[in-house]
Amino acid sequence: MLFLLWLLPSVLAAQPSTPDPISAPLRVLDFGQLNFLHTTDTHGWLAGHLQEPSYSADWGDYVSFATRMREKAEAQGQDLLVIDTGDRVEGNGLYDSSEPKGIYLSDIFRHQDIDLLTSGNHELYKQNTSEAELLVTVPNFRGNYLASNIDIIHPTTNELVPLAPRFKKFTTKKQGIRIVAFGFLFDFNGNYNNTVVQRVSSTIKEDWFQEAIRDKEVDLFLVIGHVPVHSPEYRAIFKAIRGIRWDTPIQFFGGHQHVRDYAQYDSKAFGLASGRFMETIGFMSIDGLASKASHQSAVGPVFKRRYIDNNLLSYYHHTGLDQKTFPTEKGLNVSRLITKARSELHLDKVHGCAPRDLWMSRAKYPDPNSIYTWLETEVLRDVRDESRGDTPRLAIVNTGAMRFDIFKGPFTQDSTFIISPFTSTFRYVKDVPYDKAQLIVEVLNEQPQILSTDESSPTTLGPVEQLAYPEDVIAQNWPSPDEQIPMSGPALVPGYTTKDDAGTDGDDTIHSPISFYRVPNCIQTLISPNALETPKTVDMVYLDFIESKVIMAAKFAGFDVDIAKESDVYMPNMSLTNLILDWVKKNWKC
Ligand SMILES: O=c1ccn([C@@H]2O[C@H](COP(=O)(O)O)[C@@H](O)[C@H]2O)c(=O)[nH]1
Ligand SMILES: [Zn+2]
Ligand SMILES: [Zn+2]
Repeated sequence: MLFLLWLLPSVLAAQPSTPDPISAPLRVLDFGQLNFLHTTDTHGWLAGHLQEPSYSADWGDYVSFATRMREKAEAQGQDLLVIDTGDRVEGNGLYDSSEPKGIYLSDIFRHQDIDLLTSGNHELYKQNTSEAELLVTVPNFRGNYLASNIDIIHPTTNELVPLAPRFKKFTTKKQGIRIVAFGFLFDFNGNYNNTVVQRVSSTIKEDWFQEAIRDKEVDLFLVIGHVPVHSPEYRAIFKAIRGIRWDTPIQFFGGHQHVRDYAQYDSKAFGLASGRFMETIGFMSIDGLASKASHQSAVGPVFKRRYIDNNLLSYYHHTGLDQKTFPTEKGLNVSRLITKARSELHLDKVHGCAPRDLWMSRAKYPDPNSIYTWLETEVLRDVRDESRGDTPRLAIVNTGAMRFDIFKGPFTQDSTFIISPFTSTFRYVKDVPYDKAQLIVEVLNEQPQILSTDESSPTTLGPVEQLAYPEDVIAQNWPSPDEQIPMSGPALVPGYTTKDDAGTDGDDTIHSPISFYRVPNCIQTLISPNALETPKTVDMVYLDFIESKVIMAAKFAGFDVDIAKESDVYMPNMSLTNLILDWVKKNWKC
């Protein structure tokens, strides 16, 4: 059933730069015995999207939403569980702009009543981030944080300990559904050396896991993880559980690819991935589970999924409430906390004004509207190290270092971290024959544009970085314009039009489709005093985050220099984030 809501400008006018919203037809949520709300890859976007009305609800609104949804489920004698599958950090001023990073964010995040959560790869890139998980987030969510395959060196005892419990068994409040839950991270190997990520394939051979899946008093296995739902890791977990429990329903929640996705493993096993950056709240319901309350055994359970656009009008619609009845006191307080934090962090401070929108994948590359073309032709021209003077240099940047589009208008302190939050700095190798440097870039760009081996396989070259939209997901989730759902009435708002294993009716809001284009793994800029001549040799400059990939690509390209030994710091302490910020301050006057 569809409902047509007229988005009232007043509802979304809370954010200063929010454009006037237009109409949005909405699908309903079908509740079941057991219901879930799911976030993943929020990357610090707890203030929501200030420039996009479709995703403008903040964490406080989500706190109210979860409360109201729980009330609604429980009033119907049903249960609701709230899940988060990691990558909560890095990617927004609310996290990256504080010193130390994250002090405001963790204090906001903890107010959501989360039943199960786990770690992403971003929680593990740096020692202090994973230690904050161990010392702050795990205790904040006592007993609900799961880490089936992550260990950490405890900063005080120096002992290697599980980051959190490996699994958990519990019974739901209303229906008495007995659940065994796990919390996994994909086969990640880019973590700092204070943590150990055990490969999923070996974790599932461990005694504790084998015992847990042999428990006969289980109505549902719940696997949450920072793992793509279509991935070898989840396939392996599914096979391991199914091998022992041929009939028990299994619900997976995943993430990491920043896409809306839904996987069907068999008729009783499904997986939901709920996008990125607080754009999407995933909803799942399961009906027909064995349960104490209904004294029933499982009867062909029915699984249903929805991707909720994160805005107040979706929230009102799904709870049947309105501007007055929807907010909870706690939710409003969390929104106030966010406003206060943003103000203390000066996130609205304007550094310059973008003359046009610059897109990561909504524009072709190369193109004047592509953020990568802008980087190549303008920003990277400022790559210069004093000590190397005007020595010709080839600057190589992984496209994954860019995280979000730039919208025409004010470029703020928040935008600085939204578009590229990483502290990774530049390194270089001198006297690289120009043709070899070109070959190295070619090799880097020839790597398969998939994610499964990203940062996960030390033995193969693997892709330089993940694409924002990996190829298999593009094929699966991006309907062509002719798959658009025909609607009469007002024009649809452009947005997600997801195609997944259950079809094309997953999005709560019916949007018109947006075109996305592929980008290479790496972009490059040659900076040379003599623009007309190709230099014989260059300083090959790259972000240290991709050094291991550059080393392997150099071997493939037949460049016979020990890069690990010969490379050195270029532009000391200069991150891509700061390079961009300096460029914006100089070039984008308001
Ligand atoms: O220092 C860094 C860290 C990460 N990246 C890029 O991010 C992705 C991983 O991000 P997810 O949110 O986990 O998908 C990684 O593949 C790199 O592309 C980076 O560039 N620099
Ligand atoms: Zn992520
Ligand atoms: Zn991730």
